[in-house]
Amino acid sequence: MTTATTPTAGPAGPAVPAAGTAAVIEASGLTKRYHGASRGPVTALDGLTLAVPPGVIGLVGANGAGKSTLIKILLGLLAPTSGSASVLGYDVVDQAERIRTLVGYMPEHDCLPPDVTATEFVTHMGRMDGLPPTAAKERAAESLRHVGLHEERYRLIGTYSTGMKQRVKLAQALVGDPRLMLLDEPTNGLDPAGREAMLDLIERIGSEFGISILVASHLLGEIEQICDSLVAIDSGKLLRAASMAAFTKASAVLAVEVDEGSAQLGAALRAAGLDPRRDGRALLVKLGTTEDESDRVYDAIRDTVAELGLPLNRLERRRHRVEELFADASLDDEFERAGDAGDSVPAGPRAATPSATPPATPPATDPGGASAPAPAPGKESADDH
Ligand SMILES: Nc1ncnc2c1ncn2[C@@H]1O[C@H](COP(=O)(O)OP(=O)(O)OP(=O)(O)O)[C@@H](O)[C@H]1O
Repeated sequence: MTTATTPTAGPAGPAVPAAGTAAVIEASGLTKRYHGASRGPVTALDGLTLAVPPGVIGLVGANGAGKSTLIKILLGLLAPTSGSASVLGYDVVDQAERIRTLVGYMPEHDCLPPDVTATEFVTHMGRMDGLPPTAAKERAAESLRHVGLHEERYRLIGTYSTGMKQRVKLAQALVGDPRLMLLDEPTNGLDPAGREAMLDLIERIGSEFGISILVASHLLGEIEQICDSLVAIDSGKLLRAASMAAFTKASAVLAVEVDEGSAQLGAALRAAGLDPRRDGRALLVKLGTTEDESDRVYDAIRDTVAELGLPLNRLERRRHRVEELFADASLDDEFERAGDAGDSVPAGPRAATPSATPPATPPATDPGGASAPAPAPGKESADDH
């Protein structure tokens, strides 16, 4: 995977790539309003300001959040209502043709001719990208090999499975040797194995060819596995843009877990002046606001566990989770809501506290929408902010 540099961003503020890194995509106050006959005006993008660093970038948001609209504007296929945007330094309105020679696009919806072979189609798309005939043929063969369709390349596309069709769409986006690829819901219609394979392929293209790739998806749990950074939008507004490391950075809450004696530990920590909360098998303890205070919290926990002779299983800082982005609570709020450690109430799912502000529309965490995505492991780096 290419190493992303961090866009610096506040919770809803503009994202700015780290010093010395050119953004591959920039937008300033980008707004798009559709004037549909039946629904009246729809604001699909609402003042989007961001700068996207190179690497594999997830564009995540629920259905209707504005992802496809943004991609079409970036390709110059749609004109913004107001604001501006550039791709690889080229303006999306004035230099759209130049952009399209540098960018590979995989559309969301099926758009493949059924009665030609994959080789014919991808070669044709190479010609459309300006390649001479022989080069287009060679590049088509290479692209189809990269996406795993080498053996099947002379079959009519109409006889392909959904997974194979998605791969043809990816191959035609790759054929022109792009500097950036825009992939709109590339795992649409695929079964779990097909989705995994497609994500592996995208990750490999990013790392082996050093191509930046923007992957739009409503499945947060899916694309966070392969992305260096994420741009999250909701109802056309930027929720946050940041590196994965920044999304999953350590919180100011410690999780303490002992194999037995958890209630005893909770009482002792309280007696030591801390305010432990229960969260499943763990006790959550807030760190201090200064390093000294935090050191004292660590020391108090260590000493208490030692004095009680309890088997310590885990003592670590909780990490933020990417899906918190779409929730109405931060990890700190979660701490406030966690059960008192002295409660006799068994730990388990907690009742949600009503919130003054409604949460953003969350994208599904997985295709079934059931499981929460795990934090991206080992992603913290100097670009955290
Ligand atoms: N041509 C159009 N005319 C009117 N409204 C549109 C048009 N295209 C999109 N919209 C509306 O704009 C909003 C954003 O749509 P968009 O397709 O960009 O979202 P999306 O995040 O890509 O969602 P999905 O993943 O479902 O495609 C939606 O409310 C959609 O209904």
